[in-house]
Amino acid sequence: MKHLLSCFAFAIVATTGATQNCAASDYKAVTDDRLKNPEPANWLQYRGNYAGWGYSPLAQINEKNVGNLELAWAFATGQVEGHQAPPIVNGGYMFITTPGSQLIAIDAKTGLELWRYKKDLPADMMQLHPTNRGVALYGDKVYLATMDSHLVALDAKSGKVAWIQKVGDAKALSYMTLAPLAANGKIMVGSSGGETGVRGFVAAFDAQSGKELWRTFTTAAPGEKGGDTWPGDTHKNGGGSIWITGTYDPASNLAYWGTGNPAPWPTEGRKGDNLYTSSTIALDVSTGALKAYHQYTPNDAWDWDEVSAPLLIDTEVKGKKISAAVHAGRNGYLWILERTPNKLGFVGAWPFVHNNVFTSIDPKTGRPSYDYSKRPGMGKPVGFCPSLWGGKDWPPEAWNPKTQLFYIPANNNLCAELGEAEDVKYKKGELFIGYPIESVLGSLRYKDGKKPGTIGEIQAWDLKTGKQVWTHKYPGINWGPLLTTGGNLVFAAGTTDRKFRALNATNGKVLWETAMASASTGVPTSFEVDGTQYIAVQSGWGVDAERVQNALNGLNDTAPLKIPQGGTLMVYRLKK
Ligand SMILES: O=C(O)c1cc(C(=O)O)c2c(n1)C(=O)C(=O)c1cc(C(=O)O)[nH]c1-2
Ligand SMILES: [Ca+2]
Repeated sequence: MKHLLSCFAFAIVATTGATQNCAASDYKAVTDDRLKNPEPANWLQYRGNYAGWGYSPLAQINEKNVGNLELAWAFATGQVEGHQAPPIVNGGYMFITTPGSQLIAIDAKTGLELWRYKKDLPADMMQLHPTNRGVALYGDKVYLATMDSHLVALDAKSGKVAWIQKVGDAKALSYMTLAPLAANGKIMVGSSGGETGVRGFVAAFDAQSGKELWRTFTTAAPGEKGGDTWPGDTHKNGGGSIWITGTYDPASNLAYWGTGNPAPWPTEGRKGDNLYTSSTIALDVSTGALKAYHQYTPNDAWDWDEVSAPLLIDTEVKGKKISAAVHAGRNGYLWILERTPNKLGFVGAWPFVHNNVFTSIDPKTGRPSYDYSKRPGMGKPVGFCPSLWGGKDWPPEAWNPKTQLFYIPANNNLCAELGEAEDVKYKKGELFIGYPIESVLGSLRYKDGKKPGTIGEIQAWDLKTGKQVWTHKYPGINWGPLLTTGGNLVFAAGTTDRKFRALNATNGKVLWETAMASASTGVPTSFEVDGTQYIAVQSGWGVDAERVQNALNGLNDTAPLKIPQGGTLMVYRLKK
């Protein structure tokens, strides 16, 4: 009935000039096969494929004609704050999410709204990171992880709720911002809460019924492997949250997830490595069993969440062919690990921004040694680089199998100074950071104390040699997730001038740029409908990109930048 109604609505629109009628009426079920071998025309999951590449093979838009891109249509979401979700496309159906846990289904060709779901949220809920990073598609359903820690399954065609499952305790400020991961009949999610003392986990739910199948915590309890890296009960509120979608290797049935910072930030009360925080973990999707891990920053004191899941890439590194897990760390190093069924073996690490905390990296294990004078905590104010927000925060990297280059959205020349830590005690529903929030937000510093010529960068790396091939630099910050395509292009927003750009993927030259409705930290995607390739991205400035820019405004003696607020989905195609 709902479907008939929406066709009827389209028919009325058609008489007023819009061409779309019921083109979006067939919904093709999203099978495991389709997720494993995604058709180039669709963008079925967070990064386009299970390996996390952020790569579209489509090449109708390419380095020769990208200068002819124009807006096909735009769509105002009616929401403010950070619009980070990728437009996910299956046939004529597009799905976006917005801050405030709204899910909107849109006709991918015309931009007409098909249906909208709004999760009822507790009115008094503190949303520390007001964003949502998108949906998972599986079967005939679409899945949303909400700010109040519920997983919602809806019929993709009608928007009718199939089931809602409680995942975490919203009263304890467990909140979800990630796009779920769908594989093998399961929908997997994790919760944010590294700054509110939530014990991190990945949980899997039956895609059909919503029944919880397993839950694996990211902080090890006494008696478990790694349990001796936490004193007493500290693992119980130890953070290690999961707030970015994992990657998945169907051959081994392992999902790779990045874990967040340990809580609270000062290390004095949690001596030890604090496994498995600030790590990549490999979980068996059937059982949730932890099969392998690599910890990037043991006993992290810097809020260097390593939540971006590693990209799964078969490549040659240092003359040897390996199945690699590649991760550009918040700690400012590019990490290459070798994936085997029971191990994530260290292969190499290279700094991609200035880091003055690590004094060396063990060539066998990859374990960093620290300059402890750069470790904040009890006692005196401490400065360190990169800043709390790292060399790269959450905006995802990309891999292009044609150029064989690995792309990183980075911020260089930014450092931080944290004052003396507080002796914080865990209290349910309160911040559990260890520093007053004002001192966190005011911690940003320029490297060497003066405004640098450039901060944001897009870097292209050759994994075979561990060398940077090109770098495109911006005067201000870069908070732009990357899309790379078969047309030899890299697409990225992320700068405060509201620009969305296309760069030549081989040499980094900017080939096209346009100003959007707001500045954007959206994840761009590409898809094709009726023979036309589109590039889609949400604009809508907010969350930590905005906070970092506000902190820079405080350091600069120039007038603060004014960035218009409000979410708008922007969709581009070549001029006809
Ligand atoms: O520890 C956590 O649970 C957690 C969650 C989130 C989030 O869910 O977005 C962020 C962070 N930490 C964080 O440290 C951070 O820098 C950050 C930036 C953003 C953003 O959306 O721009 N979210 C988050
Ligand atoms: Ca964090």
